Amino acid sequence: MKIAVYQMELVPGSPEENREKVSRWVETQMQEDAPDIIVLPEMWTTSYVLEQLDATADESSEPTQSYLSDLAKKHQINIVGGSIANKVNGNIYNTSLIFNRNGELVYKYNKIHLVPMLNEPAYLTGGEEKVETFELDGVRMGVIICYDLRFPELARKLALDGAQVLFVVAEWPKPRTNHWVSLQIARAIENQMYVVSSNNVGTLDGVEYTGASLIVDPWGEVVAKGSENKEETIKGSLNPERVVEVRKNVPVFASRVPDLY
Ligand SMILES: NC(=O)CCC(=O)C(=O)O
Repeated sequence: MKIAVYQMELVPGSPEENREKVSRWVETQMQEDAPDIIVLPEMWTTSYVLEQLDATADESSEPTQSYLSDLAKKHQINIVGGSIANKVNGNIYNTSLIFNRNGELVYKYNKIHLVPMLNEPAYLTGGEEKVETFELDGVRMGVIICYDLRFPELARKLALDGAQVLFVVAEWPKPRTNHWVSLQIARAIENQMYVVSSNNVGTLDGVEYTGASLIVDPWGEVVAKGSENKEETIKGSLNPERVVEVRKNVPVFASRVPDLY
């Protein structure tokens, strides 16, 4: 299962330009070594231009939902569609959309933990639904959004529900790069799952975003890592049998005693 992660430099506040960038990037990927799954970063249509979100957010996920669905169908690829600002009944959510190769929306997730350091709670509404897994090409997976990474309960719940791969879509600032990298490796080791992340690069309102998008295997080894300052594509492949092997060799899930904690 081949993965291509877009470590994207966003055009702040310009969904149309960002959708065009993604279309061009996907065309390039398909001409090279066509991936099975592509991954986009958090809030990739708008970035964190929060005071403009009322005007730039999608309405009930449109038009980005249709755009990504058409893109998946056209290229017959699975899409982990990062996340978008998404207005529903007057509230703006930070919403991730996942599509299979037929362009079907297989999962939609509203970011639960809003990040105080980027002032998200002043502009966005936190998700109220439980995280769930989804399936792409017969493999069970989960997605969380950026600050969610700091709450290990989410990844653990998804692993217990059968996820073998965890996607983390993000706009993670540079001053906390060591947290970004270490927490992903920790989630991979403790849950014995692949962790695949897409983080943006560039600077907005004095905040520099760190890139360093990762593919970490279930043993905690970094299989691929993006640079910390430029737009690029991170590639790797996932082998679900590796998850089974690691879980067999170190049987953490069988050793749990959840009644005691
Ligand atoms: N976009 C985010 O959720 C950023 C999270 C962050 O900066 C942190 O957890 O640190």
